Amino acid sequence: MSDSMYVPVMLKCNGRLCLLVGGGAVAERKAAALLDAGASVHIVSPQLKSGQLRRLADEGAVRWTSRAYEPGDLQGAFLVYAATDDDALNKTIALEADRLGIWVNVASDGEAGSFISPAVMRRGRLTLAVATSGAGPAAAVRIRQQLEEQFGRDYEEYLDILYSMRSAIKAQVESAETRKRLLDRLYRLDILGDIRRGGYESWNTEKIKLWIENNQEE
Ligand SMILES: C[C@@]1(CC(=O)O)C2=NC(=C\c3[nH]c(c(CCC(=O)O)c3CC(=O)O)Cc3[nH]c(c(CC(=O)O)c3CCC(=O)O)/C=C3\N/C(=C\2)[C@@H](CCC(=O)O)[C@]3(C)CC(=O)O)/[C@H]1CCC(=O)O
Ligand SMILES: NC(=O)c1ccc[n+]([C@@H]2O[C@H](COP(=O)([O-])OP(=O)(O)OC[C@H]3O[C@@H](n4cnc5c(N)ncnc54)[C@H](O)[C@@H]3O)[C@@H](O)[C@H]2O)c1
Repeated sequence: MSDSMYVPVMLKCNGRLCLLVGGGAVAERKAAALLDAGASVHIVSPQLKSGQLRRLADEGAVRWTSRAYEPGDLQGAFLVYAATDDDALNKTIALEADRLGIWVNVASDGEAGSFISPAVMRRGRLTLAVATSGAGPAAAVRIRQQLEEQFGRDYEEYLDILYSMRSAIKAQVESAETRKRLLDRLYRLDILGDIRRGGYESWNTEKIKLWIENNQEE
């Protein structure tokens, strides 16, 4: 067991209340990630130093409480980010969150929180997340940039196709054994290669249904 060993998870934050304490550059980055995921974002900070956060607050995309943090502000939150420039306050928020069983991220001292944010790259349904467990976020950024070159836009279409096919298999086939056989065959199709060669013709519901019917036998 190690202090630097984190368990990676993918959290569904859609519609959930996430609290950001602080309104600077770090809060701006975390807010963008939360809003992309459909979270309901509440910011407590006397000032919004980030212009982007001021715009979001003006538009009503985030709720802003314009004052210093007070104990109890994190009641009801699913996640909390302690992102002020007051290191001692960030740690106090982390202790309070721990007491309430709320996951907390500490921007000024990652190890004081219960989760850290990785550098993220997305291609539609594909998410690649890189974390260095606090060794060097800038290194995580560089690795993310390398992955961006390696994993192109074609993965977006590829995963949408896989999603439709796998959903249809789950809905149409009752036997777990047959489902497994179909999924094995599905993953062996060179859909990604076809997309890259420009030779992929999208499958409609009828074609997917037929493929499922014709590929059930051993
Ligand atoms: C990946 C990313 C995600 C995100 O924030 O969304 C992220 N930091 C990013 C950028 C970045 N942060 C810093 C620099 C300056 C260079 C440098 O210091 O190295 C750069 C580079 C830049 O700006 O390009 C400074 C910094 N960061 C932390 C501390 C305090 C400490 O060391 O504990 C200090 C020193 C502050 C000071 O000195 O005052 C702490 C954390 N930063 C983390 C994540 C977590 C660890 C993740 C991991 O280990 O991989 C952790 C522990 C907590 C957390 O924030 O979750 C995002 C890139 C997003 C992207 O572009 O993809
Ligand atoms: N995790 C990271 O990726 C990362 C990157 C750079 C810096 N940092 C650390 O994170 C901290 C924040 O960085 P930043 O660039 O966003 O700072 P910043 O100075 O731009 O913003 C700090 C914000 O905290 C607010 N604040 C201050 N006291 C508060 C209080 N009592 N209650 C609520 N809000 C309060 C300020 O009004 C301001 O909006 C830095 O001190 C640094 O240690 C972390």
